[in-house]
Amino acid sequence: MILVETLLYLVRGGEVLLILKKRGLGAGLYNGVGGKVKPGETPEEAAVREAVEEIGVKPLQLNWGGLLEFWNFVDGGVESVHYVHVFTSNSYVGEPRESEEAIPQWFRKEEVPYDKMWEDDRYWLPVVLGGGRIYGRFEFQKWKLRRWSLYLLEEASQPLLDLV
Ligand SMILES: COc1nc(N)nc2c1ncn2[C@H]1C[C@H](O)[C@@H](COP(=O)(O)OP(=O)(O)OP(=O)(O)O)O1
Repeated sequence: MILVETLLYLVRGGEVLLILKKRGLGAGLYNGVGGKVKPGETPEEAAVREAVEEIGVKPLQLNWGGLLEFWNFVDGGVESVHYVHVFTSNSYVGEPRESEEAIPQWFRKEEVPYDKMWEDDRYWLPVVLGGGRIYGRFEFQKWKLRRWSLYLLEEASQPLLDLV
């Protein structure tokens, strides 16, 4: 199973909004707002839709924070691969409210509860909340983290493609 998904972190000054997931993958853990990208959607459109569905907030502007791969292995085979686009937003309309899927909660950035989140988050989320862009690959065995690699993406100082 290969999935393309999103994660969105609303930022308000020195605080970040997490959700306590009530159902589905990662239920009982704090995470960003997000879910699967539907056919025909861009990752940005999916991130906005998930925010409206899960917490009743519409982001007005998204900052792309990077791409993560989560590989879950079971009995020597690949059970699922998740390609996840990460976004932050500090511009949105609406007040976060609870839904059937999520309980939203603001945390100071230095008090993010990493012990109640997916194991990978402690490695990459501080970088994204600090304004960095990342690419990471995390490999799990029955959703226990086994191996990972993480790269900081640099801004291109030269055009990658010269159209002249
Ligand atoms: C394994 O590591 C992960 N870490 C983090 N931080 N987040 C993860 C990890 N693996 C998946 N995720 C995120 C990516 C998505 O935001 C959600 C999973 O989405 P979900 O399955 O809940 O998707 P929905 O479309 O909302 O679900 P429904 O099909 O129930 O509508 O977890």
